[in-house]
Amino acid sequence: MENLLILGAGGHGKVVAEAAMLTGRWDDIAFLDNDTTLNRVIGIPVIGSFDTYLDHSKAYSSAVVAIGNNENRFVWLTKLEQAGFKIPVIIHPSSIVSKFSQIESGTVVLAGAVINADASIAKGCILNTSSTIDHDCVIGNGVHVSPGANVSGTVTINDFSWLGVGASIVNNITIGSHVIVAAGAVVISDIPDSVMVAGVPAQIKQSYGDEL
Ligand SMILES: CC(=O)SCCNC(=O)CCNC(=O)[C@H](O)C(C)(C)COP(=O)(O)OP(=O)(O)OC[C@H]1O[C@@H](n2cnc3c(N)ncnc32)[C@H](O)[C@@H]1OP(=O)(O)O
Repeated sequence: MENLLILGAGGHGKVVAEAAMLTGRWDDIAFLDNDTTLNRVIGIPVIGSFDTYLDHSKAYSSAVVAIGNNENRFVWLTKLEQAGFKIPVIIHPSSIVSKFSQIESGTVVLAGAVINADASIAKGCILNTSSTIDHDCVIGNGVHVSPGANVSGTVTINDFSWLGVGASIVNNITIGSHVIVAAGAVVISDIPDSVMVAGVPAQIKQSYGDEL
């Protein structure tokens, strides 16, 4: 058995940690977090701040990042990878993942999520509680699909986009990079990069230009 370091002991971190425990794959799990007041979270020790990650590379061969912000999560995932940590995929045992799908390192698939055949999920994504990714979807790096969001077949979602809770995406469309799809939105047409869309049907509410 191997040991697992989880960067981030907040709400998302504890959900990721529980999923990891339930896999039975790791016998020692620890958190790093920048909140120095944290000692234990759901019984798991917090053994240092993020910057101490190199100090733990001998004791912990594997590491994942449990930070909600898509870009930060990816920055830390890259640092861990470059430091030689193994970056696993964590799949909650109560999710349903097609054996014909592909999932890259650092992605977490949480309880009740469904990933169907020929879906391809890149690095460092969050497929949150009861979200669905249907057949032939292509999901880029660092994407977060929030709880209960449904992505229909043959949808492309580019890097670092975030689907809010309960969002729905119809089939055969492309969502750009750094897009925010608001909670409950229904997306029925392609969405360009770096915008926030909301409503039914979803319309552009904000453009981020060079901010991102
Ligand atoms: C396990 C977990 O907890 S995972 C986390 C899950 N969390 C979520 O899914 C949260 C999703 N967040 C949202 O939907 C937010 O509303 C965001 C991020 C899209 C927008 O937040 P902000 O940038 O603060 O936007 P703001 O509140 O200023 O709204 C901007 C405009 O969009 C509209 N808007 C924002 N969200 C929505 C929405 N969900 N549906 C419809 N319209 C919306 C606002 O009414 C406003 O419209 P107006 O300009 O016509 O008045």
